[in-house]
Amino acid sequence: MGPRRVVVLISGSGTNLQALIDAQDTPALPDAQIVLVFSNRKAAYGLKRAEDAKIPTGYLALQPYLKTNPGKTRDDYDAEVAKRILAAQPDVVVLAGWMHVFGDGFLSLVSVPVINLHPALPGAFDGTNAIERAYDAFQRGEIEHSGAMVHRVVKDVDRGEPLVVRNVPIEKGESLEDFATRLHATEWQIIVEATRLVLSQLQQP
Ligand SMILES: Nc1nc2c(c(=O)[nH]1)N[C@@H](CN(C=O)c1ccc(C(=O)N[C@@H](CCC(=O)O)C(=O)O)cc1)CN2
Ligand SMILES: NCC(=O)N[C@@H]1O[C@H](COP(=O)([O-])[O-])[C@@H](O)[C@H]1O
Repeated sequence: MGPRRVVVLISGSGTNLQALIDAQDTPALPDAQIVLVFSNRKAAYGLKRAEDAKIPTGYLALQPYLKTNPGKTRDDYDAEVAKRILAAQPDVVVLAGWMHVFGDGFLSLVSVPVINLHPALPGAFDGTNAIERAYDAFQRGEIEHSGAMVHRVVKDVDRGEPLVVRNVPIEKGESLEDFATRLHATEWQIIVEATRLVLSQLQQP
């Protein structure tokens, strides 16, 4: 049957992708192989990480796609991304800093689990810039800690079933950078844990 096939979607530096690359075929992520890294940003350093690890890569950005395909829509873009992902025959799709919101079309096309890493707790700070927003909320005395989670992807952004949730403290007087550093280290752990969990839940062949 071979190792389980993992497709990872990125938009940026790819430090969470690197955590998955490093965990491949180790007790942290046994019997799993990243078969495609796909980005919507050509300059995403995560693409270099994939190339260095001899992992096939793909790229397609929304605006260039719309420009070169007059009349096509955001849903058409989502369908094209789905097509390229499905060509890699994934068992799981991991959004690791993928900064594009998918419509229903994508989720109906991709019949395997799609999971997303989000740097906040369920129901708090959905969307972008969650780390900064949580830090600011702490400074205003509105929260006592934040956290990170990996959740199943549904149409409503960051509202899918949480799979792994980890609290991350914010220390009084610490800088945003120090908090973010601690939060990212937590992300690198939970993205591997959640990928392993979802793969373990798949039907045995
Ligand atoms: N249907 C879903 N798509 C995505 C989800 C999800 O839960 N459901 N998670 C996001 C990841 N994410 C937060 O975890 C997130 C990423 C991006 C955005 C967003 O507003 N993107 C804008 C573009 C922003 C940019 O390019 O910088 C957009 O898509 O128009 C919100 C949440 C991934 N997709
Ligand atoms: N809403 C989605 C979101 O904010 N995702 C965040 O993007 C970063 C990607 O870092 P990386 O490219 O170094 O893995 C991570 O902090 C991830 O939680």
